[in-house]
Amino acid sequence: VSNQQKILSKTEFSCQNDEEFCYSKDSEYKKSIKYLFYDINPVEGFNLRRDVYIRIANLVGKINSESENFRIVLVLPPWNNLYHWKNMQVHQSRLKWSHFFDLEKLNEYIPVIELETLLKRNEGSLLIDQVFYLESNHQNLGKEEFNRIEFFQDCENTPYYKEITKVIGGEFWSYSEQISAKQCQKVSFRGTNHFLAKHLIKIFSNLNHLMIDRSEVMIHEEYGQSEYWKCRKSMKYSENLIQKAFEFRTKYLNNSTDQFYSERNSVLKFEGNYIGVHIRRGDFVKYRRTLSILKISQQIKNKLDEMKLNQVFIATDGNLKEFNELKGYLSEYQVVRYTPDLEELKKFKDGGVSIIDQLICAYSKFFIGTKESTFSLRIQEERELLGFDESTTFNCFCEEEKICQTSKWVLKL
Ligand SMILES: C[C@@H]1O[C@H](OP(=O)(O)OP(=O)(O)OC[C@H]2O[C@@H](n3cnc4c(=O)[nH]c(N)nc43)[C@H](O)[C@@H]2O)[C@@H](O)[C@H](O)[C@@H]1O
Repeated sequence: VSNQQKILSKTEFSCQNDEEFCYSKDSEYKKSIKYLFYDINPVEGFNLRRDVYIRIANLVGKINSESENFRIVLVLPPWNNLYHWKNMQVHQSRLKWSHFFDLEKLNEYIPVIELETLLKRNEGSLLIDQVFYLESNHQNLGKEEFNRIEFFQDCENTPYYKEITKVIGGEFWSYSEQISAKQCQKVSFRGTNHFLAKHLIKIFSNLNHLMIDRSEVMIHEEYGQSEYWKCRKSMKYSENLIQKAFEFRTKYLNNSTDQFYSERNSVLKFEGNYIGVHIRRGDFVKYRRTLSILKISQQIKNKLDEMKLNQVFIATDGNLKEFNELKGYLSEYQVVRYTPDLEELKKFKDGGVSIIDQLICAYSKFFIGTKESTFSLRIQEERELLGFDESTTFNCFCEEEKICQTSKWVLKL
């Protein structure tokens, strides 16, 4: 590491969205701006995508702390009709990140820009220099290569991005008329975000716009460690979602705290007098092992009795029949669910409604989630940021008749 690099890695830079360079506070140093684009396998859900954002953001952080003369701005891909967003009566394509998250807070962790903003600045068109399409299928590799823990290997030169993407549908976030790429390449990849960062630092020195597709193939270097949490903390929800969850808690659950990420240990002042539950149904029933509604209701009942509570908030993607079955088993208790009217649905969209569900669960006195669901994981993280005791957070429904503990991914900042 050169002296210059050491100085620069300790210097804070700030990037304005409409400038060509990022400047240090005293304007002594400047770095040119380059853009990293990314996309994910279209079938992945909202909460897995949020995890992939952290992997990418940590990669950008790593590059920015190590590169001497440029700084990466991450281009936020619009949210387009995700597989689980089933409400057909609302428009759910090309949604901006600011619809769900506080952009200023995201920018505090790494420099980000919405794709639409960048497109407007470039008079409606963009030419990406290079696309890397990560492949996790390593069949073509020899044994020796495969046995290496991490590798990054060009496996095929693919001149037209369309050729790859037509298989999975959708090109360049539905902007294929306005966005194109000079060169696309499939890359056989196995490794972490830091490992990819090492390669990208070199590659970026000759390019300005680079895209990583199928970026979920890249895993975390430090899952659950300090940089993970710093980034997770910067993913604060947008104000109108926080506000709606607050109104709901006040009106239906008698819980009216508006504190957000307060000091740890002050949490008892604002926890709600209810149990929060996430019951993942939908496609999960088909692809994972799930419990019957009867078993779930028994575990909720036992916990309510043990804690001498009578209110439970249910977040679920289950259908009305499943919800009514659950309610039937819990008829002596107050069972609450957030059901948006059409106006709210149009305003918040399916993604916003799911965040409201998550926020209401986050403030509960005790949370029970669904094993292996990233939706439940995001609620657990929120509770960690809010400062709840971990014993009230890392719980899930279990085969063994009673609630059991999940892995504890505790806050490390
Ligand atoms: C089976 C696998 O499951 C993985 O899901 P998993 O980690 O639970 O979590 P997600 O990746 O978020 O995908 C589940 C989606 O289902 C909806 N959903 C689930 N639970 C709720 C809820 O309580 N309230 C509301 N409003 N919506 C809910 C929501 O759109 C959410 O993004 C997927 O990422 C994979 O692609 C695959 O489908």
